[in-house]
Amino acid sequence: MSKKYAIGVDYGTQSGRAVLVDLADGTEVADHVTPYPHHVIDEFLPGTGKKLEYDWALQHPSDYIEVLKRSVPEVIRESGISPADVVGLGIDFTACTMLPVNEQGQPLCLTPEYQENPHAWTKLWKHHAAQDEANEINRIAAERGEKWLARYGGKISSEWMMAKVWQILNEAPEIYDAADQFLEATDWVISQMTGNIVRNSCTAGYKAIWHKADGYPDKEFFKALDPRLEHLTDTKLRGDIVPLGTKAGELTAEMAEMIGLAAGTAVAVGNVDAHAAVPAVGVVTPGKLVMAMGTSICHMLLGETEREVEGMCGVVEDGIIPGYYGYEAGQSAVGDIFEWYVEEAVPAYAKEAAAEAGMNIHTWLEERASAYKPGQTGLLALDWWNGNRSVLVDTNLTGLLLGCTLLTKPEEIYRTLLEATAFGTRKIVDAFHSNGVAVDVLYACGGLPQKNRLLMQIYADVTNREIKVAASKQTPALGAAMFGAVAAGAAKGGYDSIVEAAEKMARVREESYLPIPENVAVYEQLFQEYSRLHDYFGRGENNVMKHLKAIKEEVTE
Ligand SMILES: Nc1ncnc2c1ncn2[C@@H]1O[C@H](COP(=O)(O)OP(=O)(O)O)[C@@H](O)[C@H]1O
Ligand SMILES: O=C(CO)[C@@H](O)[C@@H](O)COP(=O)(O)O
Repeated sequence: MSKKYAIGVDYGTQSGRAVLVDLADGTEVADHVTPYPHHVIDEFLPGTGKKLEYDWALQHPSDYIEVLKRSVPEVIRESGISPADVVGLGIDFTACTMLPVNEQGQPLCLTPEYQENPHAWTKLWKHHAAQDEANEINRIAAERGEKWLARYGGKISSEWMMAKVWQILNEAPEIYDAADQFLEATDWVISQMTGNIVRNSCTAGYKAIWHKADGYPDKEFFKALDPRLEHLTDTKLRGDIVPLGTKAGELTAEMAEMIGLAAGTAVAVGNVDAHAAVPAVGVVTPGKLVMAMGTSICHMLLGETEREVEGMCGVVEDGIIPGYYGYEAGQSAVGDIFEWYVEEAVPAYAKEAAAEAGMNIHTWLEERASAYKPGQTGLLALDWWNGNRSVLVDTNLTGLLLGCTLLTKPEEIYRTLLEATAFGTRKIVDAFHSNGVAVDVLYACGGLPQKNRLLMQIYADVTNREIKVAASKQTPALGAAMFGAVAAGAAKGGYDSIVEAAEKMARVREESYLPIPENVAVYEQLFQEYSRLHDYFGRGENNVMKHLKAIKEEVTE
């Protein structure tokens, strides 16, 4: 039998990437990235020039198809293999990235009637303009004693499905009415590949308050939110919800022709980027926290039992690996904070020096920041440039930098921002560990571990734990390909379970980051200071961040 392959497509915030993987051992034979032609839409609506409101973040659904059209043929060409030897396809996506579609499954934003309405577009995971709705969901759920609230750390995020759907209903009831269904973008792309709308249990569980045994919250809850939402889950969120690795269908002839693969190729149900990464680093048992480190961080962990953990994004049975409770937590901005700093605040002299040295500005700052010992900058920051996802679950919190003097250097600020994000992760590790969901070792994947060694050492020191790093540069895409192989099944050259696929295909690098005891001791002190600031500004004692935001909104109107 000839060698068999699977393709995984990872849909990130700014681009999509396809990876062609050898099913025998997980070797990544070829990969190709397609930046989204319309980028993240957060200022003006395409084709209209209409200004978007504050905290909006949209995407163009045609960009997702563009990724398939450009990147899949490219990995086939680069590898030189026969398309017939690709037995399975899987995708992973940012989430909750959602869109309204009509009866034909067409995004409303692509119809002439609705294209000028911002609410018809795909709302990206980091669309934060549904915070009012999220606050109401949380208030009403707490008042009613909804038992599912504990599964989401006590709070539902404005990033998730119900808050986004309700925002559409509140601000554009005509779009709500016109929507036949609201879909996660991951499920929509799969529907374009197979002709079938199939909802996956991962996004339903983590992002849409669905439970394997209990289903969605009951109608009374939705009615209490807004009588118009009473039948939401039977109507616009209708449909079977199936486990990860399930075959959603087969590639249609039309899509196969468009992307250069064989019609009939098995396609797995949609998945989430961070969740797909877990088996791809070989994690199929508890105690190992996987961090998908990029623009944001998602923290993924398996447990034997269902526990309540403050501020976690969710716990879903079989949500990551069958047979375990999958826990998720996260930080809404990490790489994005470093990007903000280098783009908006680094002085020109630093950029010129980096350019003269032929270095990327991040690398230049990292090199200089590495010369400092922990604590030597005298600075401390709160990493809330894009709100706080865990453990406070509050998108209205903002960033803070403390301790600047006239001598503060850009590399010191850069180091402080790296440290602040590590303290944010430490909060999450502590929340799990102290609530009975063990965290013994960390696994890192995503763009950041490849880019910044100082960052990784700081994370090891701040959490006082070993960090293993994924061997793959495209871990979620590798995971998506593994789920594609499971959708194909062993009889077709794939695998019958994700655990088997992980045994054969997953890898981490030999070298890991180990905590350095003297750094651990200093960071322990700094973390205590961080925790004091965290609670002071984040738990209501001083709401200055929210007051500033409110004043800003008032004067901007
Ligand atoms: N050397 C670096 N050190 C730290 N952060 C970096 C470096 N280079 C780029 N970044 C940040 O990495 C992020 C992109 O991460 P990546 O994993 O590639 O993307 P995504 O999250 O979209 O999958 C950007 O926010 C960027 O600012
Ligand atoms: O929220 C999730 C997963 O639950 C992510 O999709 C979201 O943070 C975006 O991740 P990236 O920063 O694009 O890696």
